[in-house]
Amino acid sequence: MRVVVAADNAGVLLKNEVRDLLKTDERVTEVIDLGVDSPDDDRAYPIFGLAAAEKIANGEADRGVLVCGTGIGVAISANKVPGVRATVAHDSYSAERSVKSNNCQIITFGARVIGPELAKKIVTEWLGYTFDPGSPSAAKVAHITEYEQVHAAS
Ligand SMILES: O=C(CO)[C@H](O)COP(=O)(O)O
Repeated sequence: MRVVVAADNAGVLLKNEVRDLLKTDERVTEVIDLGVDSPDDDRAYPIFGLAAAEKIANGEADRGVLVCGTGIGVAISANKVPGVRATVAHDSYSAERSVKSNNCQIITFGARVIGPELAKKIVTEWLGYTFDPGSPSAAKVAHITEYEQVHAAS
């Protein structure tokens, strides 16, 4: 599994902790770090939410972990990229359902909301979940995809 990570300056320290964890996980074949690299880099969160989502959409990554202050801004940004589903999930159950119910490729965290140990525990669990395309949830997710396709910008 190839995992893209990114954060703004509010999320960089948590992003780096998650990135280092991912590098030790045998299920992860590649970690793509889009930055920021330092809290001094004040580029805004949409740059990173969109860039990471593009990696998923174009097939360069399978999953993403994004961090900002709340996790909300990077999630909103990532969800603007067609085909990408991203959500904040600060608890185990939401993280599980984000994959099993919603087929989300991206999980986001707020570094001002969640501590590193809980975030890393959730990421470790989240890597183990897969979406079942034969499940009753599949038609619900397909409804979203159909909307995107009908309303795609030409
Ligand atoms: O949390 C953020 C966006 O959701 C970001 O890290 C900070 O954004 P701001 O509150 O607009 O500065």
